[in-house]
Amino acid sequence: MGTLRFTKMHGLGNDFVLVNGFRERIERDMAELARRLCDRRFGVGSDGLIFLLPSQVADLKMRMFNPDGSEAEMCGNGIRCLARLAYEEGLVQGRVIRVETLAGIVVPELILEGDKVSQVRVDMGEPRFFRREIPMLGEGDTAIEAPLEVNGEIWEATCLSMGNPHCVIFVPRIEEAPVTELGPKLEYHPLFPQRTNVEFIEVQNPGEIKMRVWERGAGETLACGSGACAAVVASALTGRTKRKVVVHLPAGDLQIEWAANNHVFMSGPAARVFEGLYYLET
Ligand SMILES: N[C@H](CCC[C@H](N)C(=O)O)C(=O)O
Repeated sequence: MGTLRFTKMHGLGNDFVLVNGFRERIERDMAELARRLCDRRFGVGSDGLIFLLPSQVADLKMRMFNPDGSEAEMCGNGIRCLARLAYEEGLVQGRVIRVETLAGIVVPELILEGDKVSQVRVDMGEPRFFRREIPMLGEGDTAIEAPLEVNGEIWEATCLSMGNPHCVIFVPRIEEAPVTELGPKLEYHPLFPQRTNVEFIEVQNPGEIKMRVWERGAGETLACGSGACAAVVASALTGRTKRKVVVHLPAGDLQIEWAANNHVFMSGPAARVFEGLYYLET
């Protein structure tokens, strides 16, 4: 009976199954494994499946798959979990880790309290605004406070890439945000040839926002690290906040800074919950 050892982790309730590809032989199609392992009834259950793999250009490589099997270029909460696990499994020695991703090299730094990882601070790189980089179709080079027509209604959206695509919608009250009604319609909107993540943002003051998120390939999740980065960039770019913002999510906060060097830094926790053995024949 083929088995796969995994570690279950989460970043503010955005949870992941992580597989150490330095130790486990992965002979199955990764997208199919994601669909099965992420299933909350027939599998382990998570918002994503993450592989830690050898890299030719960095300390290690991250591959991240959504529960629907689609592969994402970036995963902010996931890379914090990956960094903690890589350190605790001895795959890396230093606290600053270079991770190869489909979005380029991303650099998490472990913040220790004694010998325990208390937080992870990630240089998430630079935001990209050109439609061709998001990718996004439509008029004009960028989509900043741009009108988006959905079933006859016009929504104002600020769209950008953090390596993965994001569509940010500002709402007056987060509790009333149409996450499950509008989220999937925007995720699959024809203007997004590779679909998109959708962030709903209530700006509380220039230093704090509240966020709910409909994720590409996953649906509504409790948190989205790359989405929080995109939300802060969109908020600052449109004059709603400063560039250093606390993002309030249902299970806690992320500290995001769009720094003067144009890199976006995200700080937050990475919780290690349990280890397990998945039976591949199930
Ligand atoms: N659903 C996302 C990947 C996971 C991103 C999110 N969990 C994060 O923490 O950044 C996408 O398809 O781009």
